[in-house]
Amino acid sequence: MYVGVTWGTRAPAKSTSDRLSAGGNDRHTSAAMLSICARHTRGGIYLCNYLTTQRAGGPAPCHVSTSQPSLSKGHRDYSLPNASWSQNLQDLYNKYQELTKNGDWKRLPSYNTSVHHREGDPMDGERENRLFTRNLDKDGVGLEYCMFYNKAEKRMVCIFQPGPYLEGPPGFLHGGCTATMIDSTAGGGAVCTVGPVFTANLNIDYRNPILLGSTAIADSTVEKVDGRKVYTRCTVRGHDDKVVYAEATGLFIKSSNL
Ligand SMILES: CCCCCCCCCCCCCCCC(=O)SCCNC(=O)CCNC(=O)[C@H](O)C(C)(C)COP(=O)(O)OP(=O)(O)OC[C@H]1O[C@@H](n2cnc3c(N)ncnc32)[C@H](O)[C@@H]1OP(=O)(O)O
Repeated sequence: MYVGVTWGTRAPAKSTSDRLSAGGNDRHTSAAMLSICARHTRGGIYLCNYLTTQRAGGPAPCHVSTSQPSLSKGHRDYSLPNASWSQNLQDLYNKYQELTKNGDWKRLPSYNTSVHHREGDPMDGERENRLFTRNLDKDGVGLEYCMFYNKAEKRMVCIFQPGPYLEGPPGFLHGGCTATMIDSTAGGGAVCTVGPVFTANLNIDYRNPILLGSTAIADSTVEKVDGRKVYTRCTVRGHDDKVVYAEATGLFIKSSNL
């Protein structure tokens, strides 16, 4: 399976995110993000690669390619920093980017559509479908995130910043969105380990609420592969590891239908 690429050396946007995180306090970022977002609206549909899967019957394990299949079409890689990123998110990104240098970790590119980016599928023009986690046109109002995969550890880390459009309890992230990030991170780790999967079971203990605009890390490991069944464990914690937001286990089933 082709997974993605690690191209993209665009310099991190600093100025706005620095302003956003002035004082280094994520708690003040969500309100600021609203105004920032108004200035960074991006219209149009980005037709991009995100997750590519192999056809039924193909071998399972994926690899991270260093080719650049989508650049020629101008597809945007959403895993790269933008002006809505807080300093904490940017710092975590820099930290994991540094870890990619010895090859143990790979940054996964992220696009806003998925299906027609299976390797071998024709790039058949614009589609209305969008990846659930990338369905908003404004930077910062939804999910800002970037995933890094460590093959040896079968571990997927997703650094993320939930924006103001994801509110559940006043000021805090909706639990369904936390579940989405757990599902995507653990599912992504499962995909990178065995190939295409469906989520079969997800159990989540919510420990602490996540403030909108804050920076968090979902950290998932594949604990066991038993035939088609992939067992994962995921923890969501704050950017500085001081608070645990959620703990989860997930069962993913390898599928030949994706
Ligand atoms: C490329 C990398 C880049 C990454 C970049 C970022 C990542 C980007 C995101 C991508 C990561 C995806 C993240 C979103 C993932 C979704 O959102 S998936 C959508 C939500 N899930 C679904 O819709 C699945 C719905 N369920 C189904 O389709 C089917 O029930 C399933 C899960 C495919 C299983 O059906 P099946 O293939 O017929 O398998 P079945 O024979 O029933 O069960 C197989 C085995 O699993 C067991 N099992 C099945 N279900 C369960 C269960 N709920 N509990 C316990 N055991 C179970 C069975 O007992 C059986 O065990 P054994 O008898 O073999 O011991």
